[in-house]
Amino acid sequence: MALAVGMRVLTRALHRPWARGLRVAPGRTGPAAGGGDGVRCFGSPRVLVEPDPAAGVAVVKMRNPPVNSFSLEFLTELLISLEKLENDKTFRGIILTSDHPGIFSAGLDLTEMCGRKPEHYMEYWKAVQEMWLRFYLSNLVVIAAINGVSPAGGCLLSLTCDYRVLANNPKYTIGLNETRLGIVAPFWFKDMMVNTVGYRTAERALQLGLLFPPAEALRVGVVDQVVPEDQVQSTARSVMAQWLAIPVCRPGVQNQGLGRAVLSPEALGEAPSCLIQPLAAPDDPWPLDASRQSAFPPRGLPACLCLQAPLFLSLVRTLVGFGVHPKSKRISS
Ligand SMILES: CC/C=C\C/C=C\C/C=C\C=C\CC(=O)SCCNC(=O)CCNC(=O)[C@H](O)C(C)(C)COP(=O)(O)OP(=O)(O)OC[C@H]1O[C@@H](n2cnc3c(N)ncnc32)[C@H](O)[C@@H]1OP(=O)(O)O
Repeated sequence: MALAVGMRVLTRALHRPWARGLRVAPGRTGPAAGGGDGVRCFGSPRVLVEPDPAAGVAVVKMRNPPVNSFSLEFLTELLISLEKLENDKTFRGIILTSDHPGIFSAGLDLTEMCGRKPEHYMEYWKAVQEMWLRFYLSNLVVIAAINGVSPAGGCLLSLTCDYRVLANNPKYTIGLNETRLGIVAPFWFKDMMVNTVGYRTAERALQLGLLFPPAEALRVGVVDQVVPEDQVQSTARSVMAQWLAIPVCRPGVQNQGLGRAVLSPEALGEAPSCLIQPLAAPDDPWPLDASRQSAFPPRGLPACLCLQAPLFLSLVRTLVGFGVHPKSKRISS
């Protein structure tokens, strides 16, 4: 299904550039997550924050209908909310969830990735990287309450969290399915998966673009807990309490070196400029070898990405995942 939808979105984006406008969700106020009096929700059109100051926790709800895809506007708002919470010493943890049960997030907004100018790709890609880095390196404890399907970038976002609770609904699959769309997951997506489920499981999952239903997701370890749908939020809160009982939980982990396991210069900002390098530049330190050339165009590569072959190929060269040539010694990060 993800494949069909991906193709449909990409094709439509090419033919309906005018349809890329902002989707503004209505604002909303309400009681605090903890039910306390006088504490109001805040946030932005696409991100609702329900603070529970007494517990030191805020529930951050993604609400970018219809599928919480990562549009540039949504990423910007999400990052602003995170920053606000990080700068407010009241909060030590956030629970990341969807305001629209059924869909945690459909991942990157496919309409942001085709039919645009190179500058837009750079801006967009930078925002995606920043989202990943900021969540991964946050000094807040982040628990994902995954209350819906979570492919690709949606899965990546949950992998940045300290703990993942998934609702037990067979429709709520999770995984890095990029290869099914004919695109290759960037190496840092891949590394997050390797760190979470181990090399062999990640290798197979990325090559086949597997989306795991809850029982499988738990078995391979891509999520930490599967609970009945109506207990996802309460479980996330219990887990959070456990984490917050430790005085230095998240900074402590980073001090032990675990929190920076997949960081590299590319991840820290070099990638956007690499994205628009011409293909096979004379000084290319890493020319396409025969095996990699033969991988293009991958079967099922969306037409709009084919049209942008130079960009796409240099992207693939830069953002290496398992999909191109899994056994190559060059694949490292
Ligand atoms: C700058 C960088 C340039 C190039 C980068 C190139 C390579 C980078 C490498 C890889 C990175 C990949 C990370 C990703 O995250 S790619 C995105 C992958 N996402 C998916 O595969 C999910 C696709 N969607 C679905 O499977 C389903 O929509 C669903 C299961 C999430 C929900 O199903 P529903 O039946 O409830 O809803 P639908 O009717 O399918 O969809 C409703 C609506 O939403 C549109 N839509 C769905 N997904 C996306 C999306 N990811 N981006 C934008 N829009 C999306 C869908 O078309 C429908 O629109 P309409 O209502 O018909 O208008």
